[in-house]
Amino acid sequence: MANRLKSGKSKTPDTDKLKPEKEEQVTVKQLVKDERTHKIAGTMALLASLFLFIAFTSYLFTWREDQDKVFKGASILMPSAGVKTTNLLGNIGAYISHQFFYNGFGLASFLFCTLFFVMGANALFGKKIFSVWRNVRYLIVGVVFFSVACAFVSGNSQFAWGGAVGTMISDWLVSLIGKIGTAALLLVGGLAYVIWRFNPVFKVPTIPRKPASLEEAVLPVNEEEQEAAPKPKKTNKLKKGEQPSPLLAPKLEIDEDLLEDMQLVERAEEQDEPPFEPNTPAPPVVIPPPVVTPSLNKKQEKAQQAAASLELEIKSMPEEPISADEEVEPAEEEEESIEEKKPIITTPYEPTLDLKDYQYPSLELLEQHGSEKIIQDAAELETNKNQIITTLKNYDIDIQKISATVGPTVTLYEIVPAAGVRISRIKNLEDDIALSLAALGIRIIAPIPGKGTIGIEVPNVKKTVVSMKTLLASEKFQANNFSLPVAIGKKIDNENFIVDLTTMPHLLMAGATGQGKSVGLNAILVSLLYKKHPSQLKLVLVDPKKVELTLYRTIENHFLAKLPGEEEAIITDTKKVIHTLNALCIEMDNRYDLLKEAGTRNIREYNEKFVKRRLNPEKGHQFLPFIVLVVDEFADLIMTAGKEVEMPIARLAQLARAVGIHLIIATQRPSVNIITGTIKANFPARIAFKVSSKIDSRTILDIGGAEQLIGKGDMLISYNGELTRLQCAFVDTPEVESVCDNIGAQNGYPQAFMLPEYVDEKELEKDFDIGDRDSLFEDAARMIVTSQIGSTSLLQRRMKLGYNRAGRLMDQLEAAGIVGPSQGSKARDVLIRTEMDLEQHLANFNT
Ligand SMILES: Nc1ncnc2c1ncn2[C@@H]1O[C@H](COP(=O)(O)OP(=O)(O)OP(=O)(O)O)[C@@H](O)[C@H]1O
Repeated sequence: MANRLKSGKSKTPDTDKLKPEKEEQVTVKQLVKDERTHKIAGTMALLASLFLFIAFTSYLFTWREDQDKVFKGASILMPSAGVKTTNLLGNIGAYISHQFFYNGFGLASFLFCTLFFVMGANALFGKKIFSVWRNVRYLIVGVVFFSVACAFVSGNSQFAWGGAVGTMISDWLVSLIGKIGTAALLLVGGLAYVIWRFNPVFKVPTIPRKPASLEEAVLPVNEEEQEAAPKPKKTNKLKKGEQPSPLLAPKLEIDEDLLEDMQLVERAEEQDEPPFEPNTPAPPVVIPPPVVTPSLNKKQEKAQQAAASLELEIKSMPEEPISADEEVEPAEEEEESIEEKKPIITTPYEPTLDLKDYQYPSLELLEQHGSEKIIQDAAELETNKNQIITTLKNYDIDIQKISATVGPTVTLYEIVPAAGVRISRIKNLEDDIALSLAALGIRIIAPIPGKGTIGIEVPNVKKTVVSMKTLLASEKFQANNFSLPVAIGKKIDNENFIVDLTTMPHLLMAGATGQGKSVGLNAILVSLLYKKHPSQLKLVLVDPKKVELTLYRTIENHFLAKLPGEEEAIITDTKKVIHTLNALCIEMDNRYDLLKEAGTRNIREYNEKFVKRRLNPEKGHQFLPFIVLVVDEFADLIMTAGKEVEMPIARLAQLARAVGIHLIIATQRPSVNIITGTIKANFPARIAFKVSSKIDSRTILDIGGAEQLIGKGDMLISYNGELTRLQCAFVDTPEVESVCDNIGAQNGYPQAFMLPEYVDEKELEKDFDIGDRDSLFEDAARMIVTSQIGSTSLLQRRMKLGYNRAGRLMDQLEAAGIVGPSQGSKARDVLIRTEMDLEQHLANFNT
């Protein structure tokens, strides 16, 4: 909440006059807003709830004895009355219970205890644990319903089961619709209340049907079974010549009941039972995906698994379509015939079923760093204000009005200059004013865009740490439907700054060492981990410093992406960074191909179409997770690799947004040779922590100001063309560790998300000699022989290769006599018929 102080409107403000007015305003607000007031009120409400509960319960046993006495009315509460009741809470307890039960609602009065409890708990803990309004709704309906029902059922009992209100309504209903009518109405009302309040699930027992795919059938269905199931190995290579089995499930210990179910289903199928849904994109997790070659990509794995679920009458069918220029007739015909057999499924695809037991990290893992309450010192405000007024007066600048907004680290004093004072004059005097105010970290904004006022930001003596926990618990974070929500910090007016990374769409962060960059990166990553499921997000982490991002290694099998064959998912070596960036470019190109084939313009439309099952996974379509590339020390990379790093980053920044790839680049050295024009042009969203010079600030933000920041997460963000000062959310290393450990301890994918393979073209040129062939030569040969299709684009897609490398591989295969010469747009002839022949052929080469 902004706390504004407004002064009088006199042209030459008299500072003495301002004092009393301000202090009073702050005190009243403080009292209402003070968390201690809330806590005291909360405790009282909880006590009231307990008081009512005890009094009511006691009343159930003592009403007979006390009734005569309480009929005398409130006078029994007077000490002079000399009345002594037997209620556990004395005369007050007896009197209040009598009013609630006898004159009110009977047994339903107990529901009032819940209202006080809910209000008390919310106020005491300072957050919305329960919804008060929802409780009030339930209470009103519940009290009316139960009092009437109790009165109706109890008939003429002496005890006021339904109270005066319940009896009155019940009698009226009986006279209106008779006893049977009232009973029926109450029954329907009771059922409706239970449904409204608890929404129970009504299930009709179903006859077991074959699950959507065989994988679902063999996957452990509950947590215990999952624990019982052996963890899949990380990689799963096949021996030479061995047939790739689409189902590695036999490795799991299958629950016997489940097995029986499966057999039943299979038998049912033999008897022409209704077919199951074959084109369900099979969830690819928990069991390792079938691996044909080490570089086989995820797209193919999914397609294969889907095909496997058909029990492969279609064994020889290629999982991916051949590109238009190299169409192969038989494959298409076969595909059509399969399609005819498929029933259409309408249930939407749910990507999170990949890891259906995945639990999002809880807020308990994060810490509250001190009190979130903004500390405002009225005396400090007054002193600063007077100093601003006096300083401006020294430069002959009169002011009309001054108001203050107290933020977590700085206070913004907004000034309306007197009529006739030109803002440009104040702007020119910016440095002098800052010097006169002689405080570290003063920033002058002349004018504040869109307001016509002048802003002077002065650091607070006592600063408030903004805890990540508060931001993540906020309604704005919890309830938004952003694709990639990131909680960055709090604005000066204490509003939470939470944005969608996809709208940025890339982010450049700079700041001198020790000013909060790493904490900022962690804040962004932690917000993503709190909101995204592992199936929806993959992170590519580049950390040349080798220390900052290593915390995230525990979530490798959930959220990280890496190059095939790499040990470490967090990339620290410059050479590997170049490979990874180029692999991301290939991934981007592949995704564009998929988008094109699907007739969609961006990842959102594509995924929507996929979820609605309008894209066939057997044609290589798959649910596309967002990919976020984080580079922690960009300067190091540019210094060592220059253009080799800059070019793929610029290309990704220009094009990757539509396919769901977003970049976050951080640097300590925001100099022009690091943040070049090309990089800057493609990163409209930029964050500056404190930097050492105005020039650095201009390099990163195109404007000075970042050199005036006060460090410790004080930052400026340029987003959507606006410059905003924020206090970055603080998340400590142990917190990040416990979030990662919590995720890492859960069931994940068998391995990290595989990026496409990238081989340096320059290295390849050396390898062209047949005696020194490509490392994927044998895999490519096997793939071509198995599919009997000599197509370069097939190689490209199935092995996730760039066009040049696939072309060279094809030339090598031709030189090795495995495929025939190029035939223009048609696929090449495959000269070797069976895998056995191929193994022999390869063995001859190797000797
Ligand atoms: N948002 C914040 N709120 C409070 N304190 C912070 C915040 N951000 C950083 N700090 C303080 O500043 C210290 C340095 O922060 P951090 O490690 O993020 O700096 P850095 O810029 O990444 O430094 P380096 O570049 O040397 O790694 C932290 O240990 C913490 O004490």
